[in-house]
Amino acid sequence: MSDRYHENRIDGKAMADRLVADVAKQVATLKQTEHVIPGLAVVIVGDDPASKVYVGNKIKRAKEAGLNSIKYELPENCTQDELEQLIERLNNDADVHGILVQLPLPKPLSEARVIELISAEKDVDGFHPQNVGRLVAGQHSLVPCTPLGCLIMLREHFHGEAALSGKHAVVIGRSNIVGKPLAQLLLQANCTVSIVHSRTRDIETLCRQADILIAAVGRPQLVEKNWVKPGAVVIDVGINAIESDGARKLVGDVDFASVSQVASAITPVPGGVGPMTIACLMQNTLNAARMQIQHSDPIRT
Ligand SMILES: Nc1nc2c(c(=O)[nH]1)N[C@@H](CN(C=O)c1ccc(C(=O)N[C@@H](CCC(=O)O)C(=O)O)cc1)CN2
Ligand SMILES: [Mg+2]
Repeated sequence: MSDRYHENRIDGKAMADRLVADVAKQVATLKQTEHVIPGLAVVIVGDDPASKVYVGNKIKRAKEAGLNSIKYELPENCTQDELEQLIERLNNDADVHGILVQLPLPKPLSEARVIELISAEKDVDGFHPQNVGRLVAGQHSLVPCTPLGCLIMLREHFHGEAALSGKHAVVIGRSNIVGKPLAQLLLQANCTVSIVHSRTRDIETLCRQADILIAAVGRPQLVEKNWVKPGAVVIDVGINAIESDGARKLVGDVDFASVSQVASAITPVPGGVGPMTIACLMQNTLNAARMQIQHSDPIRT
């Protein structure tokens, strides 16, 4: 590991620890003032090993944040009706303020139908069409955790959102979970935003124009040094398991070793955006609980 690595690395784990500690303080205050403990229901269907790790981490972090969390495990062969009945029950449970269904769901379950069924005010993943619409309209909403985590990291790095104004942000990837909502958040932060994707012509030239480059495509180490303008800030959302020297390891969508030589700051994988995704879920659960207590507009961080 070179010194350079330490110089420009954005530590997502440390930021996530601080965010969870802050949520824990706010949860304690809510408990004292409103006598409510925010409740988070985490639903997992099947045995996907990665999903199990993520769900385990969500439950662990919820405990640290002082939330009540309950894990619901459904078998791989559960029916759409069984899953939907569980969601209906959680929608009607006043002690549950946040509901999430871990994705991807096993085939042939419909993710779209399940997401739409979750009550929008309990949709702590921010995937419900109502929350997506509110985000695009610039209204307060529950915002998807990974994009929110990226924005918080950028805000902290630049010492406030004002410094993002006028910067050219290039988002690689157009998924509903990351690329599209992140582009909206950056637009609201007054960035000039480009989204590039698999059909984009001369993607490298566009990426090289970015002041802020965000990779969210799920292609291991796609982004190399020559894609990055010297001094750019690089956020790596990818989490890809690869074989290297006979061992399994996790890498991002960015070739960290080469890109860290030119970027002014870069998030590592692991230990970058991933931990912030889970910390933001805690923040969203607190926000959802507040919203349900106040019966007012959703609150956004
Ligand atoms: N319902 C949802 N499903 C999925 C989401 C989501 O936000 N909501 N996002 C991803 C998975 N995900 C959270 O659910 C997630 C993935 C990875 C991490 C993380 O912290 N990764 C670590 C490495 C973990 C490892 O060792 O395997 C890291 O990057 O440091 C957090 C959350 C898809 N599904
Ligand atoms: Mg999320």
